Amino acid sequence: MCGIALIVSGIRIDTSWLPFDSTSSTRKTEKLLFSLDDLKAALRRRGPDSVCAKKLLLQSEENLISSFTDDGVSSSERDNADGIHTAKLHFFGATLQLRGINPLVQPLVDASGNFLVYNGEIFGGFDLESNCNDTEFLMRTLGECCSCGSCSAGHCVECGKSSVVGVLCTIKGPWAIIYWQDSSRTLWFGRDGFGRRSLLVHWPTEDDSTFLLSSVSPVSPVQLATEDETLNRIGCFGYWEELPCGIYSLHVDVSKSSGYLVAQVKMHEYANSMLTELIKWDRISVEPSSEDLKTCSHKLSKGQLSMHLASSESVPNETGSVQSSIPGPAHILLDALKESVLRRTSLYTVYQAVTSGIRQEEFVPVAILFSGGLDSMILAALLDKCLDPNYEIDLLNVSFDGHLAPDRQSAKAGLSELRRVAPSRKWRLVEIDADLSDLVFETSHVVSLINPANTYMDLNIGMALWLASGGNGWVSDANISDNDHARIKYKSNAKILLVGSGADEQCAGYGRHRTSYRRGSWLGLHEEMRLDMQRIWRRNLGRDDRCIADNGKEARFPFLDEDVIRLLLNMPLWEVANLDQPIGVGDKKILREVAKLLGLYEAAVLPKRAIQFGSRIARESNRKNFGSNRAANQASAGSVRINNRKSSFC
Ligand SMILES: NC(=O)C[C@H](N)C(=O)O
Repeated sequence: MCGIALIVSGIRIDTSWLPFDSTSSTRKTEKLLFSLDDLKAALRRRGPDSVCAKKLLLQSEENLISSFTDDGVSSSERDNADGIHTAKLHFFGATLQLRGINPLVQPLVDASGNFLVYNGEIFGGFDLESNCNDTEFLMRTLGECCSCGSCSAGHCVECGKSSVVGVLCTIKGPWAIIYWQDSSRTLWFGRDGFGRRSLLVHWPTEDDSTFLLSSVSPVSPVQLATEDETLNRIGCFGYWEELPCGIYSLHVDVSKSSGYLVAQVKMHEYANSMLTELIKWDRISVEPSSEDLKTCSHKLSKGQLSMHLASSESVPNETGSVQSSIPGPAHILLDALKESVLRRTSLYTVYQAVTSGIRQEEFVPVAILFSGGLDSMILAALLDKCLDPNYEIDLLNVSFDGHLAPDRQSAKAGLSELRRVAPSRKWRLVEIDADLSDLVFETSHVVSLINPANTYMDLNIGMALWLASGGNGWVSDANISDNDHARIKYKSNAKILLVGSGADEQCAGYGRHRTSYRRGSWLGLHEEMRLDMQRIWRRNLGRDDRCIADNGKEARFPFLDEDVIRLLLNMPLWEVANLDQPIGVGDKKILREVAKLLGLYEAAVLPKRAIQFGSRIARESNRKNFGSNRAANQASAGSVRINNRKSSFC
């Protein structure tokens, strides 16, 4: 994952056009809460391959704006002298390079003076060669876009060129971007429609005109030093917000009356009807008839069938003519998930494989955040089908209660099942054992990573993800035996991590889905699931991205692939889940069928367990911060804000 940021000063920015409240916490100061070195350090952890910053200066002179890159000699900055006003756009880019064959340093600046910092992956929408770096591709493609500033569709009606909005909406895959289009004097920024990459914003206010964007909230090392200072820092919550998913522009102009540089932030509609449909997340078939429930899994709509037939392999029969067997919904989903895993792991050359000098037999390109539960087992079995058979696969499992944690036990059982279904693959279960009381500094660090999320539940999940993705643990010593006592230290170097996010939201895996079904039947369930999908960026993905990326790793979410989302949404809800059936059967019903198709019969019946409970971090944190599990439950510990209590981790 990369780290990107931008600091804008010297422009009077009007945010009143935004369709949501953009009043960041007001502080009567123009001073940043952190140094630029703090910012760079936080970004570097996300993008360790290269870190660079570039400054763009804009100057107003009689209704004209001139721009130039600051080369460190800023003699030409003459703010307010002779009615000249100067604005600064300070771009930061730290790159975790996973694609291409030549090294890449962000920010990219092209010959036309356009600037780009980008944290994302193009998995579809454009045809990219397997050796092509997607950041470079995007820079070229954006450089060819129309700059008239008034085209709101995918293409400009005047010149026929693609618009910036059009290009961004075409990307299939996760992205967060900051792009300066010099010819139109417009800053573009945004995140993909599901928020699969973090981007935080500090909107300018009347008292604090600075406008900031950053993948992560920086922390100055001194702030970590003492209890009071840590609490102070927690008091800074509210400075950053998750940028609501979307595409924004900020066109810079010179005010006729004052001569100041001014700009309005606008949010743009996605110029892609498929994407708009997905984001609306409307399902056609929500309520089954009793007949539907009887024939469930046998009927497919024409649309689903044609979508599948287009992508599935046709099998010649004995007479040589080509036939397609009619697949059930689970088969279709299985194919789509496999495609999704393939795009995320095997279609594009992994950059480090070419350059980093790691011996090929030691190179592990992909790991899985692994609890041994239904979602991670499906990902593991599919990865086995997509990845070169020579590569080992690391299964990263975190426990705060040694071998007793439920997730550790299911991980071991899962490993045995995977060895059964894929015996020739080398699977490596990485046991990451943690003790919360030893992790004082680390906890403090994760508090800053989850910002602006700020509850104990966020912290527990963030901690578990941060440690798991760090990959620092123990593996069984194959030379001795496969038992608990013969373990050796091991650190996973895989840069790509498959994560099961999005499976519970789309397939009714959460306990609250049962509550909404009880209360509101199928429609109630549908509404709850839609709510989950529409707020996943705010509640989960930004936080998870920041905690995982801090280890210099990139999370990839096969269940949140556009084609997978579309397929699941096109299915009747009763094919996806049936909450009249018991736990472990009707929740995520379709994924359980997928698991069976993959031969994963034990995983197919496992109940859902959230990472904070499965790893037992919630229990440890409850004891530590609330005295006991019981006291924590009484206080609804998960939703308590960290800054509402004097934290004992400080
Ligand atoms: N800019 C980035 O997010 C990294 C780029 N997608 C790469 O793999 O190299």
